[in-house]
Amino acid sequence: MADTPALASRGLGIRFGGHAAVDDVSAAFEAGTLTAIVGPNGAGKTTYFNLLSGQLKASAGAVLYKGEDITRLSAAQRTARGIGRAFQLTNLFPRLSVAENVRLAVQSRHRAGFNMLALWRQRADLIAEAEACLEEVGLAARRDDLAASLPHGDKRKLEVAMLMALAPEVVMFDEPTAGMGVDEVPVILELIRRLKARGDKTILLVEHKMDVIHSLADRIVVLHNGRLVADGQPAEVMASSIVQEAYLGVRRVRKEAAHA
Ligand SMILES: Nc1ncnc2c1ncn2[C@@H]1O[C@H](COP(=O)(O)OP(=O)(O)OP(=O)(O)O)[C@@H](O)[C@H]1O
Repeated sequence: MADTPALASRGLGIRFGGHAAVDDVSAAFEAGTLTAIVGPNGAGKTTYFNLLSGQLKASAGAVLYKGEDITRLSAAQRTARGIGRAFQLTNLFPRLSVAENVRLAVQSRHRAGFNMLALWRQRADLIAEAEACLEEVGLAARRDDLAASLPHGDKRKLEVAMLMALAPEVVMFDEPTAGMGVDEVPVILELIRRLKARGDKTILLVEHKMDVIHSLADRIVVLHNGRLVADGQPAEVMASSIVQEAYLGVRRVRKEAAHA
């Protein structure tokens, strides 16, 4: 019998008024793989992520985590189960230091309560865990800086450190390089690459940049008008006529070239 996927959607959908933003999407994400979710603007990628992570409630279908139906769980409950979502900068505490932010995330995972000072003096293991997360993202040297004072790229690294502190099994990145400077992009990609290399995370990535997708993805799922239109190995999916037409607009470009 095949392994139960880490995360799956079955006939998942949501309607906004009369518009089906995500429509009958079934897909399974195997543990230890990185899947890129692609599609044109408005295809439903972010909405699909919101349905998986619980930010939105589905109008139809189900979300399964390790085979268990979690459709009715809140976003917080899903996070506690092991579904982590990166880059919602609202998660940072701007007036706390970099280290304190990560310690809070470690603490929340251990459900250690809020008596922070008493706890932290006794819990060298938790401090070590937080330090390891900071080391992992290359922020150890900035541990005492206020989160608010970090440049944008470092804030994202801090978010990854906090996400790691929660030790999720599924990690979702929604356009991780959007709005980043050219020098920050490789840093974030390297973080994702290292996360993938650990082999124990199931990573979902919404991304527009083709080079990023090619270098990271084991698999590509294509959404178009809310529907899943292709799902498979990157080379096979990118070569399919539906993707060439719907996503890359190759046919149109070729036609334009012919008329030039
Ligand atoms: N809260 C909402 N209320 C009404 N319509 C919405 C809402 N959220 C998304 N939509 C619509 O659902 C569709 C899918 O949007 P979504 O943001 O998921 O697309 P996307 O593939 O992530 O696009 P992009 O690549 O531009 O981020 C769009 O037509 C959008 O206008």
